[in-house]
Amino acid sequence: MTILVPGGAGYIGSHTVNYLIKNGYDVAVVDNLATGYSKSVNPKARLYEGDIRDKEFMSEIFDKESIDAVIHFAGSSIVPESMNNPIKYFDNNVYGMITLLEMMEKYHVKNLVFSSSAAVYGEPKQVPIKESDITNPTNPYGESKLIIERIMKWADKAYGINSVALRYFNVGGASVDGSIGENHNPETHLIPIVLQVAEGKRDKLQIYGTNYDTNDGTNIRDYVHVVDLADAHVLAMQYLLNGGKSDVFNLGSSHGFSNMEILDAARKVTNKGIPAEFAARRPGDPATLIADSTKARTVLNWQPKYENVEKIIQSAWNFVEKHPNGLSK
Ligand SMILES: O=c1ccn([C@@H]2O[C@H](COP(=O)(O)OP(=O)(O)O[C@H]3O[C@H](CO)[C@H](O)[C@H](O)[C@H]3O)[C@@H](O)[C@H]2O)c(=O)[nH]1
Repeated sequence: MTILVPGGAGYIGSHTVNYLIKNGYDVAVVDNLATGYSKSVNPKARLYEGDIRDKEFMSEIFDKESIDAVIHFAGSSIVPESMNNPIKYFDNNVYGMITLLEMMEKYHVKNLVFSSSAAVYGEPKQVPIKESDITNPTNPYGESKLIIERIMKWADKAYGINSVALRYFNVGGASVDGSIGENHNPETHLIPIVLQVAEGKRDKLQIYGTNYDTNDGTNIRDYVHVVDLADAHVLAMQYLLNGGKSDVFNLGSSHGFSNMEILDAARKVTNKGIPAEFAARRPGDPATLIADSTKARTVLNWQPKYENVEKIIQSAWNFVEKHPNGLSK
């Protein structure tokens, strides 16, 4: 079976491509390499370099490949950037999905797994958050993901494209062998930034917001290991290929860690001081996000292996120590 993976050169996409290949699937990757790395793409996959919004380019791929399912990661995913440049998010994320669905409809490809986000919920009324809870994004990134989910619903009704949206919470960690991992430029995510301070690449961590309504005043997030996420994508795709109906699933550990707790855990894992200072809140950040992932565990039979946040940080630290100059393009 051939699986098309837009965004397969990115952080989560490249881990999923490895997982697909390990499970015997044939993989074609599409990536414009804006944030991805060609060297992160498993050599057994075919890489098409280009943008999913380019219809001519996408038609060529759909003509050439006989695609059974699509696992779609391509898009922009930085909350603060989306606050400053919302149009970029609606163009890249929403228009990107529209083009992809047009291709899928034209070439009769009926199965789609999509990278959604906990950001669709906004500020939750209670935690842990269930898939049926209210969605009310507090930033354009989350809004773009929610719009896409709604488009997918109508694409199912009109064209019979079955889809699963996976709403991930905070992703961390790296491949077990440390060959691929999280490497954004500029980096904005908490765990890699904390580790850059540990490496001496940054002077200190700034902790955004200390007066949230949480145990220590800092934001609480639910961390999931990237290898467990890769596994969930393959399970979701198999669910669709086996006749499963369109649905939405949360992916998280159901445990929350405050930003201070992440800092403490990173100090323990790296055995470094990691200087930190308190800073103003970052616009668009909900106070607490914790997943109820019961549905993914029961319907998809998802069984995460790395639920311990120290293991996630340790895995990210192994990657960082193996790649002191980051990944090369
Ligand atoms: O230098 C930093 C960087 C981050 N943070 C804080 O660390 C927490 C986590 O921030 P990240 O940027 O690492 O992650 P987000 O929670 O913003 O975003 C993640 O979760 C979202 C769901 O809300 C989306 O899924 C998104 O793709 C994913 O990266 C936030 O409280 C943030 O304010 C800091 O204090 N200092």
